[in-house]
Parts: sequence; C-alpha cells; structure tokens
Amino acid sequence: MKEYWTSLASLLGVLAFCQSIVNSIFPPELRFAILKLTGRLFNLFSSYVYFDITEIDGVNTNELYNAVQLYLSSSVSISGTRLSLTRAVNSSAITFGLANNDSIADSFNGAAVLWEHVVTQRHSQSFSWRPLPDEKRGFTLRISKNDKSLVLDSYLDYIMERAAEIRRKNQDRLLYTNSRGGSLDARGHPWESVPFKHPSTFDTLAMDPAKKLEIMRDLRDFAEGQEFYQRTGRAWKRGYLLYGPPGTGKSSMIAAMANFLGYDIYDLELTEVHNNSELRKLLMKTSSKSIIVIEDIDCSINLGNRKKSCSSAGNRGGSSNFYEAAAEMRGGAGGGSDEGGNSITLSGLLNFTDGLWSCCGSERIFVFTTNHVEKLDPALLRSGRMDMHIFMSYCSFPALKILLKNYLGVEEVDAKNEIEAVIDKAEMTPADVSELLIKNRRDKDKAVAELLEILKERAAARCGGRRYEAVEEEQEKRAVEESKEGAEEGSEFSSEKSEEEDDEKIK
Ligand SMILES: Nc1ncnc2c1ncn2[C@@H]1O[C@H](COP(=O)(O)OP(=O)(O)OP(=O)(O)O)[C@@H](O)[C@H]1O
Ligand SMILES: [Mg+2]
Repeated sequence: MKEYWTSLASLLGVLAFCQSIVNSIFPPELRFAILKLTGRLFNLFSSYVYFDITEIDGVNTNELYNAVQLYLSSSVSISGTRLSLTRAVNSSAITFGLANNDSIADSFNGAAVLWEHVVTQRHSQSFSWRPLPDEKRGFTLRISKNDKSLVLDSYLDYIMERAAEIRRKNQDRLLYTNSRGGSLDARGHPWESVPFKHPSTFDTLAMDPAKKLEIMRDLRDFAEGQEFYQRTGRAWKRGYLLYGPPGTGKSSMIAAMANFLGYDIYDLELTEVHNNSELRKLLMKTSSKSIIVIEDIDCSINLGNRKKSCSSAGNRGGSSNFYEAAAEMRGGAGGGSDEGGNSITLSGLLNFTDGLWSCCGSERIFVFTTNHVEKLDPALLRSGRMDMHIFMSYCSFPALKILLKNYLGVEEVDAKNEIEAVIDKAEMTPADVSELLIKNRRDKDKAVAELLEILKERAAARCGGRRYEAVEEEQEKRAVEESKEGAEEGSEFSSEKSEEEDDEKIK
C-alpha cells in the first residue's frame, strides 16, 4: 500500500513538473492547443467513447436530454444518495433525477455504460431569441468502444421509449368528451378534457374472480402485443362489449380498465355527432393508448327502434327482470325505422372499429356498453368485431365477497350458506348491494343481517311470481315506518331528556 502511494505521489510530481514547463515555455494560445491535443491523444488510446447530450441544442430543447433524465429517474431513485426532485405540470407524481455532476452506472444488453450529469456555468450569453439559462446542463454517456454500435442502434431508442412510458404513467390521465358537438377549440381540438381520477380498479370491482382475471390477462396481452399485431397484420386495437342490467358495474369496469392500463378515456357521445365525417374527425383526433367508450350504444345510434330502446333505458332499473325487459323490448321493437335526425350509421362507426380507418392510430381499445344486447345489430356482434363480450351480471356470491371486504372489511360471513342459497335467485345488482352496505357500514352485523333479509325477500318474490316492485314498495313502506318509529322514540327520548334537564335546573 505504501508503495502505491509513493508511486502516485511521484506521478503527480511529474505531471506538475510537465505543466510548469508547458506554462513557462509556451504562450497561453499554444498552451490551449497543446491541452486539446493531449486530450485527443488520450481519447485515441482510451477504450471508451463519450457522447454529450446537452439540454439545449442550439436554441431548441433537446428531447433526448429530457428523455435521459426521465429514464435515469427510474434507476436513480433507489441507488442515489443525493437526488434532484421534480414534479411536472399535470402530474401528481414526483420524479427523481441525478444531482448536478453526479454519475450513475447502467447496463443494456450486457454492455456497461456510465452516465454523468454535467452542470457548468454559462460564461458568455451568446445571441439568442430566447434567454438561455445561467447553467449549461448535459449528460455525458461513457461507453466502451466495442459497444458503440449496440448502444447507438438500440439503447437510445430504448431510452426514448421508456421515457415516454414513464411520462405517461406519471401524468394524470384525462377523460375526454365531445360535449361541444363538432366545434373545435382554439387549438383546433374537438375534444374537451378533464383529469380522470376515478378510483375504480379491478380490486374494487365485484365480479367473478376467474372472469376478472381473464379480462385482465386479455388487456395485458393487448398492451404488450405490438409485435404480435404487427406479425399477424392486424390493426392494434381491441373491442369489448359490456352488457348487462343497470348497476352491474359496466362504467366501473371501464374506469378499472383505464386505471389498469394507464390509458386516457374518450367518452364519445354519439348523439352530439351529426354525421359520419364528423365522427371520423373526432376519432382521428384521439391519441394512442386510449379507450374509446360509447355508452348505451343501443340508444346512441339507430340500431333499431331507437325511441323505444332509449325510453326503456331511461327508465333504468324499472323492469322487474333484465331478461323480461329484454323480451318485452324484443316484442315491441319495430326495428329499422330511421326516426332521429342523426345521420351516423352503423357502418360509419364500424369503419373505425374494424375497417380501414381502424389502423389510423394504434393501441386503442373500443368499449361499447348496453343494457340491451338483444337490440344490437348482429353486424356489431359478429365474431372479430367486438373481440370480447362481457356479461356484467347480478351480484353473485364471489362478487358479494369482494363488496363485503371492500365496504365492511369482512372476509368471512357466518351466514355464508344462507346467502349462497338465495343470492342468485334474488337478482340484486352490485350497485344495490353497495348502497345497502354503505348505509350500514358502521354496524357490520346489521349490514349482513339486513342484506340477507332483503336477498331472501327478493328471492321469495321471484320464486313466488310476485313483481319485484311490490317487494321494493313494501321495503320502502317498512323503512318509512321504521324511521317514523325512530323519530317518535327520539322525541320521547328528547322529551325525557328535557324533563331530566328541567329537574336538574329545579334542583
Ligand atoms: N361490479 C361492481 N363492482 C363494484 N361496484 C359496483 C359494481 N357494479 C356497480 N357498482 C357500484 O354501483 C355504482 C353504479 O355502477 P356502474 O355505473 O358501474 O353501473 P353500470 O352497469 O354502468 O350501470 P348503467 O347501465 O346504469 O350505466 C358504482 O358507482 C359502483 O359503486
Ligand atoms: Mg354505466
């Protein structure tokens, strides 16, 4: 060790001696040239190459600099001891960055690289249309000469891709609507957007766990399937049709899908769109990695007797049975008449979901929802058009377990067998169950007991052929009576209390 220090000291001595000779013999201009030459010689014999990525490229912001900063933020967060923190506009996430003049090692396909964040003071302000920052920032990438081509061919592309992904994940997602009709905003955009913060996730969604897993796997395969879609010559898009009675979680499912994939949502209100060309313009202005939603597709487009289907959907939850209602509708629908002034056609829509236009823009999901699947044109249902048909059903026991866990924190219920015996017959929607659990969430036992009672009543009503509304009316009447009784008890209690207070005062 002692020998090592001695040789280092003598090397430094030699260097200092050489520098003093250079300083005393050569004038300053020559000195600079000699130093530059020495640097070049050093680089010639070095086994590394260096790339500078400056923050400002001339007068423009260098996109690669921002991408490297974001990319490194994902690896720096764990390993760094001194980090810079940033929060971008429209983002609720904080990103870590490499501190000034700090460095970090990375590897790519087996090649080791070193990143250094170089920050220096800007000496002279050269002429520019916009003022430049006082500090000059940049990254220096050091790689082995042997790995140069590998890094240049794919590492930088990889960094750009990863950065875009991180940026998208960090940014608040947006919910777009076309409520303005076809008119454009100042930037020529037909969509209005608001931050999308719906809390629904696949964890909170009450449905059969196996079905849920299947949907999640399908979504993941889609999101990671770029290579597959390219290889098979298919447009990178997927269609989901969600159907089922009102309150079974179709809209919640869309929110869960968006949260799962980190996609924006375009809520397409077809009744605001006047014709096919307006629809095309709207769809062309949607970004990739997005979910395009058309809710209540049976009401939005003329797929049959529109008036009838809409009035029926407007009266949601009024029918005693989803299937009965469906049957009623089947009987009543005249079909085919063109009543509204809306000239969007099904083929105009399908051109986008399925036809040539479907490949303008990529990685897009179409979700249609309906309460009346039987009203939809077979063209919309044929295989390959809507890739997955998902029936959102009444609350089953596995779905109920999820709701009990979410709302009450209850994992197991004593009345499991009793509930299981009636829940399918009761045909209660997750929305109704949720309401009941929210109402009684402070008293878990009461919540479960009341739920069981209602399930039994509904199941009995269905089996006995009684109309469901009659049972609901009874329940409402009972609730009113109970609240009246409660109020009377309360007033008795308060009068007793005031008597006590009076007694106190007298004493
Ligand atoms: N499967 C479910 N899992 C969890 N919560 C649900 C589910 N279904 C309904 N809910 C609850 O009920 C409310 C209404 O559900 P949602 O709007 O998703 O139903 P929907 O099927 O879209 O109804 P509609 O056909 O009337 O549009 C939601 O806010 C949610 O809290
Ligand atoms: Mg809905």
